[in-house]
Amino acid sequence: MAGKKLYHRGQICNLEIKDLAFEGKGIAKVETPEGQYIVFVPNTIPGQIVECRMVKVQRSYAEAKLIRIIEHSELEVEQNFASIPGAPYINLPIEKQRGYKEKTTIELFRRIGKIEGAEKLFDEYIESPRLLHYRNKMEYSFSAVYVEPNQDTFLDGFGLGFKKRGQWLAVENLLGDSGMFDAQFEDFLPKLSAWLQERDHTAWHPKKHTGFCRMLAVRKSFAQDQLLINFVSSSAELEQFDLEAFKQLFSEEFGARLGGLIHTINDDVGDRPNASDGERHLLLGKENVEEQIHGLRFEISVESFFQTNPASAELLYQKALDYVQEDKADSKPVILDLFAGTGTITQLLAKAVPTAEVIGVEIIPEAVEDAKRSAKANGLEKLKFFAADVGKFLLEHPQYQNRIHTLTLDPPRAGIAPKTLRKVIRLGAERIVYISCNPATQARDMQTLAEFGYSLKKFSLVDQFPHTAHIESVALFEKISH
Ligand SMILES: C[S@@+](CC[C@H](N)C(=O)[O-])C[C@H]1O[C@@H](n2cnc3c(N)ncnc32)[C@H](O)[C@@H]1O
Repeated sequence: MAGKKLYHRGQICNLEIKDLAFEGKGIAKVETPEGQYIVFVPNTIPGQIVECRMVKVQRSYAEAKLIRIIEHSELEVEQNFASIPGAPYINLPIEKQRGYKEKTTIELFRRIGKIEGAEKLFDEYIESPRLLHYRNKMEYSFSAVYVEPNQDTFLDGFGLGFKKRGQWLAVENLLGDSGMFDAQFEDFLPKLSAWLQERDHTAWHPKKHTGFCRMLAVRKSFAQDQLLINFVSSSAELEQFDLEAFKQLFSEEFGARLGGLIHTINDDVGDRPNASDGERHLLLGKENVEEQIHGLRFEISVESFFQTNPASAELLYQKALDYVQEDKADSKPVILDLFAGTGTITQLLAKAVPTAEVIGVEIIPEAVEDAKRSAKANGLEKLKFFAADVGKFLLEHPQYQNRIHTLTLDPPRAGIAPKTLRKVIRLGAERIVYISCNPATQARDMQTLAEFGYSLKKFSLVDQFPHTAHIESVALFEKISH
């Protein structure tokens, strides 16, 4: 579009969503004398009419933030769950979600990854075994500024729920099960909120930095059907905080389901306190719960990294292992698992290919400690873990060059730093199994891999996060030039 811009930054407008691009970016098409002008509005569904605010305005397209849905789409089927920003597609039938995720990811691999015939390399789409209540972790905020569900008026008082979409100040009160986490826990939130208010406790005010109740971080173990709860407060009202009654409230509500109750006192004035920082008191039970994946046991704390949807993670890992094992994975002595987290894939590899030397590399020392502990508990003591940056590790360990048949990569959403990817390529592995929770960065890395002789053989998509725009991809690359 030439000439004057159609919108300006900050402008609020109503638009109809016509299509969906990768990562759930709804597309509105505005007819102009110069042709169609595109506005991307994340977290929307084709057929919806939405109110949104322009955040980036270019000559040929704009990006806007959803404020509210004015009219629902015919594609939506209303659910009885409390609506939360973290589940924008819960009303869209799962086959439709699948259709969009599949189509937009394949298109992304073609466009950004420069993979011709990407649809022919598509192996399979793996559904999440649980479509509802699949998450094993949730963090709720308290705030002295809140809105009631589906309302826009900011109120002063006591709010408990999730930050309202696009907001850092106000939370939207969560009055029950969102369909994403533990139903009993979310149904209990209004009771907890009332209990705290009856005792004159205040919620944290993000601007004034006053108040007592700050956040609730909760971890669920599906294997044990237990909850581990960390209540984070400031030190402001400790004198009137009735610990015994607080413990009783949780014990009575959850009984044997209460794996542990922690109280963390954190006076850090930052907007989002880290639930693991501060003075920590274990009030009931234990600091960890146990989760199981393919029969291996993992001890996890509220904060440690662990796949959010364990049932689906089992299928994701199985697919990665299938790709690793389908071609003489033990023909060379070493298997590397880079970006190993708490060592789940590393341990599964060690179990599946017992003849290989299996090494996991992860930058967070605490995660490596967790990995070592669970490997020991699982009887996989031959495994080696290094707490290091992948790039530095590869520089300091040239001895692995050309001794690797297959390596697995599972980087964070930002993908692999270009320099690090080159070091990985220099290792000369014959096959790379690249797992990604962000196919956009994986597509970018596909170009580099191709440039250095790795060709994409096939990929699968795993729906780890139903009702969100996210999709996980597992891709197998083989070295074609030696
Ligand atoms: C997606 S998680 C991998 C999780 C693991 N494979 C699992 O399934 O449990 C990515 C991991 O990469 C780690 N990481 C990020 N940058 C890194 C780097 N430069 N070197 C090593 N590890 C890094 C993060 O700490 C995180 O644990």
